[in-house]
Amino acid sequence: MRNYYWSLRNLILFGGLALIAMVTCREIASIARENTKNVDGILMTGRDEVSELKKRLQALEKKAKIQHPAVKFLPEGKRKRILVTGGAGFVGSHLVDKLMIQGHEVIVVDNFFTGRKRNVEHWLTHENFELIHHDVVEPLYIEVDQIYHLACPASPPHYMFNPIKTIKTSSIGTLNMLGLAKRVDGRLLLASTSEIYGDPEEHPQNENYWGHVNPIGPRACYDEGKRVAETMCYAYKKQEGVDVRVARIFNTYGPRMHMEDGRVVSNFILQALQNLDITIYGDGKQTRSFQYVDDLVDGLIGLMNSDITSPVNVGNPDEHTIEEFATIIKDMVGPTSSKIVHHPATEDDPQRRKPDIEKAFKGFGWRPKMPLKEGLTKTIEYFRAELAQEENNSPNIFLPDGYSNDL
Ligand SMILES: O=C(O)[C@H]1O[C@H](OP(=O)(O)OP(=O)(O)OC[C@H]2O[C@@H](n3ccc(=O)[nH]c3=O)[C@H](O)[C@@H]2O)[C@H](O)[C@@H](O)[C@@H]1O
Repeated sequence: MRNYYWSLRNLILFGGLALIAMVTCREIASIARENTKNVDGILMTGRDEVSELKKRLQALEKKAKIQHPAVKFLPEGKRKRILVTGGAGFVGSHLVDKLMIQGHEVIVVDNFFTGRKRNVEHWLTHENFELIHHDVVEPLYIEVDQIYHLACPASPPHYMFNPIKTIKTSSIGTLNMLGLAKRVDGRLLLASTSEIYGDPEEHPQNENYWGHVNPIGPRACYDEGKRVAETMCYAYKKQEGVDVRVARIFNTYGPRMHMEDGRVVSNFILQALQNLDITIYGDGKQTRSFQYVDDLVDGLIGLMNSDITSPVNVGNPDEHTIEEFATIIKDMVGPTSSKIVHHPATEDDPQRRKPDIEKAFKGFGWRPKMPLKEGLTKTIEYFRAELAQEENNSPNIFLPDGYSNDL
């Protein structure tokens, strides 16, 4: 009897256990099924998020690619590390475009007095490009092969705004860059100017002409500053063996000129576009010869890579009076109610200017190519877009020729 009760008790016990095991298993299976569903759900959501992120990344990559115009690949032996001081300015940024497209590594140094970041923004994230916010009046320690030393305000209202700073930039700035060229055993090209000829008594101006400069006039901070900068180049060449090039740049115009540049081309175009008076200083009989910025850039690169160590004029000999120039621009801008008016002449304004460019042609085969009207058309379009940008707040990024503006 006792055994019978034991067996019955065990049977009930095992049965209970089996029941508990069965219920537990079903519970576990159902939890597992639920979890699998959840995991699948999480995976599905995760996959959606990943694919969404991938799409956004691709869009960003695409955008980043558009922002860099295509550059040539140069092998180590041919690729140079090139410093452009004033590289965010009007001329500097066009030079940077060309050097980058050629495949070099370019370092821009600018204090942004007249330069603007947007002039080089299409290169900002490129691996061959670097932008340094720095004033050349302070020393700079970097490793480079070539230095294009352009840093200095060049428009008369800008360089007269703070004459002491202009003198420091031309003198101490050039001294610092020559010191750098000496330390790294590199080549330096100085952006000098036709202003070193002053109000010239010889016409056209040949590189052998010594000039006619008022050393205490309002322009002296710039023209004497650049004259001493040239002197420094040849002192460093003679005493320290520094490899120098000196470009005497004549009047230059083109896209990316500052809206407040104050030089004649940008003034006349902006005045005509806005139906404002076109302001001739003096009688308008003074002459200038204007080159398009792309021609200048070709000349600078040609000179840098030539063997000519003495100064070379880089300009377009196509000479016009300022009066003629006002009419040309007024007609080209199209319907405008602007009137040509005369203001008092500026002090020490050079009366005639035209470069003799035989030396550049014989030395490295350079001649300007851009006809005045074509260059002016491009410049007028640029300023028209700048004015429109102010109105509708859309970007007006001037990219090198052949590249899209739809960033
Ligand atoms: O490119 C050059 O060789 C040099 O000459 C220019 O100086 P400047 O020729 O006086 O340049 P602008 O200010 O453009 O003046 C050109 C002529 O137009 C006149 N002008 C200028 C502006 C204006 O609104 N109206 C006007 O009649 C000036 O009086 C001057 O006779 C710049 O100062 C320098 O950057 C440059 O190195």
